[in-house]
Amino acid sequence: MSKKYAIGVDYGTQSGRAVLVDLSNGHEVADHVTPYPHGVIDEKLPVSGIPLGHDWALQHPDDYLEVLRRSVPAVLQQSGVAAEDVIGLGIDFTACTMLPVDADGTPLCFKPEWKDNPHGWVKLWKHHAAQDEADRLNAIAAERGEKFLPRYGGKISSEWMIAKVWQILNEAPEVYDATDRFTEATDWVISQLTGEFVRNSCTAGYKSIWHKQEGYPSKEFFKALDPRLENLTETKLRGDIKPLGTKAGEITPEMAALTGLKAGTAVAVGNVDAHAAVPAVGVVDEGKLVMAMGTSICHMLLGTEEVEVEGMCGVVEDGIIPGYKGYEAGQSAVGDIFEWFVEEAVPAYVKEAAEKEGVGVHQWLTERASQYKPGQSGLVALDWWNGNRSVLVDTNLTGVVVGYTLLTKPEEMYRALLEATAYGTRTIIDAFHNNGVPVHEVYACGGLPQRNRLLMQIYADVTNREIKIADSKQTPAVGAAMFGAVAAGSAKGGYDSVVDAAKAMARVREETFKPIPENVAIYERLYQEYRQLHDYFGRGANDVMKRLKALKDEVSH
Ligand SMILES: Nc1ncnc2c1ncn2[C@@H]1O[C@H](COP(=O)(O)OP(=O)(O)O)[C@@H](O)[C@H]1O
Ligand SMILES: O=C(CO)[C@@H](O)[C@@H](O)COP(=O)(O)O
Repeated sequence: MSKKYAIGVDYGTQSGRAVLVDLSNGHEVADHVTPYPHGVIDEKLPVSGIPLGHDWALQHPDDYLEVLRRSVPAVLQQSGVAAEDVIGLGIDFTACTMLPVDADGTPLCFKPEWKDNPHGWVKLWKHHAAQDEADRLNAIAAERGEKFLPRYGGKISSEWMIAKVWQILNEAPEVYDATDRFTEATDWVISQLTGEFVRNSCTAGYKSIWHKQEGYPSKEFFKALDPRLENLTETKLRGDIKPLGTKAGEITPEMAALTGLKAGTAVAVGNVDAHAAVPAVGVVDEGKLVMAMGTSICHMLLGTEEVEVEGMCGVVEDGIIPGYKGYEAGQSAVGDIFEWFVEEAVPAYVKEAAEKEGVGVHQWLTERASQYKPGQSGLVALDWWNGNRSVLVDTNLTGVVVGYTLLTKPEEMYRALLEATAYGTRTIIDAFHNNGVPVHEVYACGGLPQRNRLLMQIYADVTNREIKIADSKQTPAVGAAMFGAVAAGSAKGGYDSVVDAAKAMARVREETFKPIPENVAIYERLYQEYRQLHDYFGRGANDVMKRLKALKDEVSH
């Protein structure tokens, strides 16, 4: 049999990328990135210019097809690999990134009658305007003693499916009525590739409150939210839910013409970016936490028991690797905070100096921040620029920096932000480790470990754990390709399980980041300061952030 390959397509927040992977060793033969032409839509709708409210974040579904149109042919061409040797395709996506579609699977925003209604568009994972719905959902679920709540760390996030659907119903009932199904974007793209609509167990489990044994929450629960939602799960959330590692279908002739792949190529069920990354770093059993570090961080961990951990995003059976309970937690902004600083808060002299030296502003700041010892800036920050996903599950929390003086330098502020995100990760690791889901090893993948060594050293020091780094720039895409190979199966030159695929294809670098004892000692003290601020601002002692946000909304309308 000739050498076989699979393609993984990773749909990130700002771009999508295809990677063509050699199935014998996981080697990335070719990759290609397509920036989304419409990016993140958070101020106004394209064309009509209709303004969006605070905390909105939308996307354009055609941007996802554009990635298939551009990046898949590009990797075939770059690699010179024949389409018949590409036996499988898998995708991974941000989540919960959801959209309303009609009975033909057409996104409502593609239709003239809905294109000017913001609720007809894709709601990106970081659309945070459904917090009121999430708060009400959590209060009602707690009051009713719903069994599902502990599986989601005690709170359902406003980033997830039910809060977003309910927001649509409340603010645009006409869009709700016109929707045949609400779908995760990952499932929608798979339906476009295969002509068949299937949901995947990963997003259903983590984002739509679905359980392998118990299914969705009861009709009574949905009725208690809103009588109009009573039949939601059997109507607009209907559809077969297939486990990860199964085949969704095959590339249609139309998609073959669009992508250059062979019609009939196996396509895996949809997956989530962070979850797909786990087997790609070789993690297929317990005790090993994987951080997918980019715009945000997702923390992924496997266990054998269903244990309650405060503020985790969820525990889902087979949600990451078949046979294990998959745990997820996360931070809603990490790289996004650094980007905010670079874009919005650095003085002109920094930008000029970086330009003069021919380096990026991140690199300029990082080089200078590296010259400081832990504690030397006198700063400590809370990493809540985009709310707090874990462990507080509250998108209404905002950022804080303590310790500014007239002498504070931009590089010190930048370092304080890097450190703040590490403290956020430490809080999550402690929550798992101290509550029966041990964390013995830490792995990192995603854009940040490739770009910022200081950041990774700070994470090793703050968590007091050695960190192994993925030997791939596109780890989720490699994981998605592994699932594509499993969808094809060993008879076609792929694999029969993702564990087999990981054995042959997963790679981490030899070099690791090890904690430096003197840094660990200082960071332990700083972390205690962080925790005091965290609990003070985050657990109700002082709700100033929420009052300011409410005032901002009041005076803005
Ligand atoms: N040198 C750097 N140090 C720290 N963060 C960086 C650096 N360069 C880029 N970033 C951040 O990386 C993030 C993008 O990460 P990436 O993994 O590529 O994207 P995504 O999470 O969308 O897949 C951006 O938020 C950007 O601010
Ligand atoms: O929330 C999840 C996965 O559950 C992510 O898709 C979301 O944080 C976005 O990830 P990125 O930071 O764009 O890699």
